[in-house]
Amino acid sequence: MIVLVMGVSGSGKSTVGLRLAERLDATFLEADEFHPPANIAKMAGGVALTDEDRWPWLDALADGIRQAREGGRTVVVACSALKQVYRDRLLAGQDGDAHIVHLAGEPTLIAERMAARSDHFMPPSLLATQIATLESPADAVTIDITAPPDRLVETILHSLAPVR
Ligand SMILES: Nc1ncnc2c1ncn2[C@@H]1O[C@H](COP(=O)(O)OP(=O)(O)OP(=O)(O)O)[C@@H](O)[C@H]1O
Ligand SMILES: O=C(O)[C@H](O)[C@@H](O)[C@H](O)[C@H](O)CO
Repeated sequence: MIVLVMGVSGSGKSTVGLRLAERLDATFLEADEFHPPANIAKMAGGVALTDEDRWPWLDALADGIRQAREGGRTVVVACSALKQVYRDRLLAGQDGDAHIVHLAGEPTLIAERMAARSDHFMPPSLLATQIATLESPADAVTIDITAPPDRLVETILHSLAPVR
């Protein structure tokens, strides 16, 4: 199984994705760790990434997904994956047991959470372009991020369970 935990910056992908991976005994892939240094520097400087910046990053992450899957692992990926073409690129060849979980919430709540974060390169000023770029997925479980992380993980686990 592969679970793509997506959403704008500050929506909780890293926090929720890591806990979900622990519960599923899955390999956890954090998309931020796949960025080339130039992308991190650009975002830290308050400039949004372009598609050209994102393709090599997404391709490196897709390779990481394939490697983990070839090893037979369940994989949880935390990645903004804002556009449908990005999600298609990440999940290419992963037909079958693939799930998309969209962490969604009010911009004011997300902005507050980003502002309270002191150890992260992504400035809150980039939230607006993240929201503008987001194409909400039609094929996802959408989770309201108001509740605490552990509650969100429970909701996600229920959504992944087979109904029979
Ligand atoms: N459900 C939640 N309730 C309260 N606080 C949360 C919740 N989820 C995440 N947070 C907090 O909000 C902040 C943003 O979460 P996190 O860093 O996981 O988001 P992210 O989507 O991975 O962000 P980015 O894409 O910028 O890396 C963190 O400080 C985190 O501790
Ligand atoms: O696609 C993008 O605009 C970026 O890559 C961001 O989404 C970051 O990776 C991350 O989410 C911020 O920490």
